[in-house]
Amino acid sequence: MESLHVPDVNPPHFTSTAAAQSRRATAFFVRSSMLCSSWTGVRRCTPASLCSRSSFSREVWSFVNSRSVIARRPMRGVVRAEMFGQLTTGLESAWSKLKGEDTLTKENIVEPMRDIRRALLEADLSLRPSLMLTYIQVSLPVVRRFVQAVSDQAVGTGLIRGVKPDQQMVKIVHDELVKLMGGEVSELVFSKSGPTVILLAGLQGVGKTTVCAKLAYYLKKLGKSCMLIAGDVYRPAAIDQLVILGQQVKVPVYAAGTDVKPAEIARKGLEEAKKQNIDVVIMDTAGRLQIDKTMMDELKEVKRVLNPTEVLLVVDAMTGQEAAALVTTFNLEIGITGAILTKLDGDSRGGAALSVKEVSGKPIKLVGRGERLEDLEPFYPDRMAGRILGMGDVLSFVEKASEVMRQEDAEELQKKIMSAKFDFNDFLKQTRAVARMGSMTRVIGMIPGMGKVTPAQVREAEKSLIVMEAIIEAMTPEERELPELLAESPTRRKRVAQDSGKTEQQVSQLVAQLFQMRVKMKNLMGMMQGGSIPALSNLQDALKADEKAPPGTARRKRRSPSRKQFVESTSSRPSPRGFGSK
Ligand SMILES: Nc1nc2c(ncn2[C@@H]2O[C@H](COP(=O)(O)OP(=O)(O)OP(=O)(O)O)[C@@H](O)[C@H]2O)c(=O)[nH]1
Repeated sequence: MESLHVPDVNPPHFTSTAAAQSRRATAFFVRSSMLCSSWTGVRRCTPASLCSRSSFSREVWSFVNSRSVIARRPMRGVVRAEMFGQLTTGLESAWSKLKGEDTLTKENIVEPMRDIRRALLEADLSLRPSLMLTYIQVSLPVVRRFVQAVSDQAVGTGLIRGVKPDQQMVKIVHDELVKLMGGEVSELVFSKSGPTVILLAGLQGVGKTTVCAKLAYYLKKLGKSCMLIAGDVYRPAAIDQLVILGQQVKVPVYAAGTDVKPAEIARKGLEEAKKQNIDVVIMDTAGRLQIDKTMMDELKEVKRVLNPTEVLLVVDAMTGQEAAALVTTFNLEIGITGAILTKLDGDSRGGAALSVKEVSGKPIKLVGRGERLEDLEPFYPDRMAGRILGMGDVLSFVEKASEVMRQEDAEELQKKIMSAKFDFNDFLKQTRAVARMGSMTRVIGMIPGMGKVTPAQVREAEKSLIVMEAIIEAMTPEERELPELLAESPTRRKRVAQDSGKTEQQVSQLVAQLFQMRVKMKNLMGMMQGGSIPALSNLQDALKADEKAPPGTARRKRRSPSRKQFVESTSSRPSPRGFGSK
């Protein structure tokens, strides 16, 4: 029964320099932001914030971030497509209660603090109201400590000049959220000699087997060779699942069937990995419906045999703050080094991400945000805090964009954007690249200000994308390259409409949209590259002024003087008003 499943070929490892990443991402970022805003019809893409974060370097980001945390307040009354939707909305109600106040006092923070407490508790409890014990033992103490820390700082800190009390509160909550979630990124530890061994544990169905493959995929990108060991002997399908996943990731899988004890499988698998000079060995183990003694004993035995570098508990984010209790129990029983939180793309309310470190003392090292192999990433407390507060996650966006876009494509796109020659082929390419980054909800959630769209708007956007693709596919290669042909010829538009099964108006709209995008993207790109920061109001005016009716359906708008002036002098814009302005 013992077998080693070796895949045919190894895919090349992905390497990219920071500079290349930045170039690719700049083009991609402008493009995706434009796409998202036009698809959803939501003008919350706050271009000033896009521009002010456009250099994509860590230094600039951290500088801007510290300011933007204060300067940008999430907007109210909008349902979020993001996982933290309810939590974010709850927190916003706290800021809104501080509007009009001149300073933060013990008295005026009482109400907002109550809102914050409620938002944090509801972040997970309304998901499983039956978990009263978890509520009393885990959630309440964590939330109490958090609220106390925020209150102490709110009344203890002097107001920063030019910063309103509600903005200052956002900043305090942001920093406390980062602290609560562990502060720094907790990197995976690699063994200095011999293979690094990662033992995965967890309850049934949390995503262990999937994580094995995702982790191998992730580590291969870091240049490590990997081997998987199939140790889930209670679910034969789990072995087959791992073998198939191993083939997909192109890593060998060691399996010995279901009749051998997991500890024995572990020992032999490790021997095999040593023989093959493998860098990282990842062991899958069986899950149970709940923690029981047999399971723990078996895990302890496997751990003893493997002497792993990392023991990671895979936890489902949907379990809310129960996750923190689980991590604590596993840590006490077998000793773990950290957790992997899966299904963060689901309908969880973020309770697990918030409390694991605080309750168990063990960090979340990685998070799973989808079912695809590439949907595993390091856990960044600061980025997560940004998402919770509705501020997007530019860095994750940049990284994802760099993965799906080739450098040459980015450079070509950049040139086309700058010369306003962006055509339907580029449109299609970009749309597909955005789709490869993950679900629309996820992509939108990463863009500052774009997290605030309703699920209905996301669905609408997805639908209109399908329509757009159908229309573009019905165009001739010439028409794709020269959209002017369509703009000038109603006969061509009619033919495209017929061939794509869409209406002429839809075709006209798409053509008009492409021309609008050319102007907008050129403006945004110019500013992002020039490094100048436009005044938000001017930029929004400019974007609005660009709107024109589809060809042949309405009169053209005249450019307003302010719009004209803006286009001509994009590189000499003043900085935004408010915090940080001179
Ligand atoms: N949406 C989403 N689904 C996930 C994620 N991770 C895993 N899944 C799904 O969760 C289901 C269970 O995953 P498995 O990897 O089989 O879970 P397991 O822990 O190995 O299950 P057992 O072997 O029964 O203990 C599968 O359908 C996965 O595709 C994630 O991050 N997001």
